[in-house]
Amino acid sequence: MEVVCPIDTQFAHQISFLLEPPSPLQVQEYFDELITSKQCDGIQVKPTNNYGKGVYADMDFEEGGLVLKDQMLVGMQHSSNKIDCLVCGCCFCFIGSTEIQIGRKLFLQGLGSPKDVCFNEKLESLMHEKLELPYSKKFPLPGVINCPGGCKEVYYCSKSCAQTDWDFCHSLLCTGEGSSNKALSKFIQHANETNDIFLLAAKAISCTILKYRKLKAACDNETDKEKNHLSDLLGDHSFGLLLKAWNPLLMGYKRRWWDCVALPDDVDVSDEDSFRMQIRLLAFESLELLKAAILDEECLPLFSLEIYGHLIGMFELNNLDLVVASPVEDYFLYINDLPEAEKKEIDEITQPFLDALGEDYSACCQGTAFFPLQSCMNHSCCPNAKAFKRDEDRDGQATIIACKPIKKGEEVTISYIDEDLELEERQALLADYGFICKCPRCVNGEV
Ligand SMILES: C[S@@+](CC[C@H](N)C(=O)[O-])C[C@H]1O[C@@H](n2cnc3c(N)ncnc32)[C@H](O)[C@@H]1O
Repeated sequence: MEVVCPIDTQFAHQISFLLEPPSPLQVQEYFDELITSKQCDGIQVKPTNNYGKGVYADMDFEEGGLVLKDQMLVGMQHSSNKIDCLVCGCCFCFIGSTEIQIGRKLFLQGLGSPKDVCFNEKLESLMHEKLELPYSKKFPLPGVINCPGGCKEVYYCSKSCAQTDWDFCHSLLCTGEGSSNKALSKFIQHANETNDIFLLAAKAISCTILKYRKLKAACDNETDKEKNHLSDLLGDHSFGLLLKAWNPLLMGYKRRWWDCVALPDDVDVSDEDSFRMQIRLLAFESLELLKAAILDEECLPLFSLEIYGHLIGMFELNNLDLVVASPVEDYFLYINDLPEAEKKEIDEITQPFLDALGEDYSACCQGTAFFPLQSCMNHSCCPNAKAFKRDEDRDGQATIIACKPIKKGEEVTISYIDEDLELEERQALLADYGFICKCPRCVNGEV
């Protein structure tokens, strides 16, 4: 079936601006400002000789040194992980208490299955913090703050995280009482049933719309003289503001999702065209649902299939897994390390919960996020840095650590794959990322 999105043709000119790779000057201005504002002093982003932009060391790093803590631009917890972990919808730290984490997970997992009534009652008591587990106070978590819009989909660790997320994107995506938005629920359901990356694309579009509205409101307060100056500069005043709001996303390396997504192992090469067409159709279906939910007439180019496809492709090619370790694991490890006599006594209370959780007791928060600086890091099969969470890294930020000494001026590289694999396997995996690796190890044909 042919997919036709009228916005693609109607706004072709504006869309080409939104998708044009940024000039070296734009790159430099954006990243210099970002690096200064986030105090990531040790690095620079600049053009490489071979493949677009890259990250360079602006100081010497020792092996094990922290190269970068990068705050995500947009991120999400996977829908399938929401039963396992209750985390802040803004910074992704665990919230509530050990009791809430354990009780909620077991309760939600057990929904619908007839279980021991007495055990179910205990779970409810845990969830509502009426039952306190021994030593749980040693693992304090921030309290649970409700979404200001009253939806029961997202919770936060603080009022400030709730407000930040509300202002950033959630005010458009909230399904709470105030929003009579059945269409939004349909969009979310479709994403949960097909591919939850659509939820991240919706966040990216929402944050651009909200930023555009803020810029516009600020402009409306400016004098006519200042406004005319801006309009002259940008030709179309409103589109100039939309471009400005889009700027952080403009910086990400992009290709269309259905062109760059790897062909799954179970799809024959002869069926590749039809597979890519199906992916395009799926994106179109999702976009139509999103349009029905949050369309903004002043930001129509954002609702084109071209933009939607490129955004998802950008996530596909750049995103890092969002992983936050579970405090429940720490709790049970602590109980396990208690002196034998005490452990025996405590185990009587905690062991039934541990048994019910099974091997999955330490499930961490899992999601995906786009990090503006980390996403500029190129791949090498002999990398000098790696994404690595230290004990203190308990939120959704990306942590990049030097895995060998890095000298000032050297490019900082990470491996997108398991670099211990042999040449052929590495090349096959990197082909899924849409490029042929030109790192020194591959160029020299080293296994
Ligand atoms: C996450 S982005 C890295 C930043 C990118 N160079 C840019 O300009 O934004 C990944 C893309 O960079 C390019 N790339 C990264 N590492 C490479 C390598 N070792 N060899 C060839 N191309 C590479 C590929 O086009 C890849 O899809």
